[in-house]
Amino acid sequence: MGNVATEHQYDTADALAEAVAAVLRHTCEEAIARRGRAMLALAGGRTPLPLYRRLAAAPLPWEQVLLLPTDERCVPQDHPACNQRALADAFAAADGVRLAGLTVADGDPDRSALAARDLLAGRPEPFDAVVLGMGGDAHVASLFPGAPQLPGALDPHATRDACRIDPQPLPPDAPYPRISLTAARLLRTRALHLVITGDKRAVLRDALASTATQRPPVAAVLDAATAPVHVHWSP
Ligand SMILES: O=C1O[C@H](COP(=O)(O)O)[C@@H](O)[C@H](O)[C@H]1O
Repeated sequence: MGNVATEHQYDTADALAEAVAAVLRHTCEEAIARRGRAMLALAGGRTPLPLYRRLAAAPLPWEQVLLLPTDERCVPQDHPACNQRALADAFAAADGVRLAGLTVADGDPDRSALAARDLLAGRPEPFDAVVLGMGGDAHVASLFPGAPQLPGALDPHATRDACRIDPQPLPPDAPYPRISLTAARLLRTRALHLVITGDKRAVLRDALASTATQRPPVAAVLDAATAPVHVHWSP
């Protein structure tokens, strides 16, 4: 890692959710006190949803908080697999929160990639925090190992903030092209939190120990981080 990650271990997934929600609440409070707004990039998938629901219950001035998904499945925005839709559900209690999406309404991949770049071009400041999940194949955001666009998307000097990713093969549980923030954009943050449970700790350890020329995506991203990195794990 570019800097040393702090590892946090919790006895239960509930304890993890409570602790990470408290950290993100504090992050938002500090950012709002400092410059009147906060911006978080949040992983999709299932693992972080309980922590999002807890964070949404915090008494924050939510209209000053902007949330973006770290990545999106190229599906219509009302589709059950849509990360933006899951975020909207999880943050339903956060009255007034601003939620930006990475895709166009029908999920078309190429038009979504352009729309995501436009969106991010208008928000060049660092994120106050990025929350990453991780797949069993060591992907983070939608930076999938083996995707043809992966080398460009992992380049820490890339000028693109978001790109289309075509996982190969498509993951059976969400078999769609993706829009992902690039590693360069994910790393423009004041803090990076990787939230994992169960067997994924072993996946992370294997990825970090990999000697392959092409580092597994989670390792490539953590390697290049200059902001504080926190790894949160529970059984
Ligand atoms: O497809 C995705 O998968 C990962 C992991 O999801 P989980 O359900 O195993 O927690 C997620 O971090 C990523 O944002 C998402 O789009």
